[in-house]
Amino acid sequence: MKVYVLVPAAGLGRRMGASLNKQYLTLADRPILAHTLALFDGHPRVDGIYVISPADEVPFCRREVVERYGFVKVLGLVAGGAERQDSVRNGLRACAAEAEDIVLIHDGVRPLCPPVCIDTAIDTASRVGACVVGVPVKDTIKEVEGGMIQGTPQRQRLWQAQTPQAFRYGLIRDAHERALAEGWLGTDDASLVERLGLPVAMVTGDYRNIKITTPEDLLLARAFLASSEGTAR
Ligand SMILES: Nc1ccn([C@@H]2O[C@H](COP(=O)(O)OP(=O)(O)OP(=O)(O)O)[C@@H](O)[C@H]2O)c(=O)n1
Ligand SMILES: C[C@](O)(CO)[C@H](O)COP(=O)(O)O
Repeated sequence: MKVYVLVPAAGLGRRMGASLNKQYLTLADRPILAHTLALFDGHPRVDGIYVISPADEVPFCRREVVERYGFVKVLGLVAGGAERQDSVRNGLRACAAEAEDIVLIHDGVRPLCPPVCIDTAIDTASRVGACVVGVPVKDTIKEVEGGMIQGTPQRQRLWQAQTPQAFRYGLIRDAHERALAEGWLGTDDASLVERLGLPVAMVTGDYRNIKITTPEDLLLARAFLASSEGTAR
């Protein structure tokens, strides 16, 4: 069984509001995306990585990130699509995996994932077929419509989904193709498997494994990295 990683990094980072796509913003001494790729390039159980980049940024990403930082496990750069789901599907179509191999999908802008979460995701997906790394929510969550609270879901049942999300390749490839055929758009990959009624495990991740989405996330990531708790490299 081989392990492949798809790294979607084809978003435009609108919520970050920077002039440069956020995956190329500097965190400590290198682009965010270089930190993320290092997590997998240096992981002994990973066989190959595909980086998914905006079509017109593929040469820049290859030169400024993959070649510049010497990543040796990157098997290909793939052009992304309009939505994250389109980008991941393009990556799945390009991936050389066999049906029983494990594919991890990890956001290019989550540079602080501890290696133990990668191991847990691989082991759990090998057993169950599909798994999500996540953390229990800390705040009380409200459902709101038109400025008015509609309900308060039981917090004990609520988890924040992070990445990596790990799957048997055949399972996630088929789930993505079915979602496309049926016009279904999800905000993560696991939801495409859940909608088919198939089991997906949740495994405990790490509160430092943040997705860099808005400017304050960059401040947090810098603080985590600067502290001895930073786990990026
Ligand atoms: N069409 C897209 C959209 C997103 N992503 C990637 O999916 C990850 C999570 O997406 P998000 O944080 O929402 O990034 P953006 O879409 O870039 O942000 P925004 O929604 O603020 O524009 C990021 O690594 C992003 O590059 C992608 O590969 N293709
Ligand atoms: C996949 C994900 O990172 C899990 O939290 C998230 O759903 C991506 O969402 P976004 O809409 O691309 O920010």
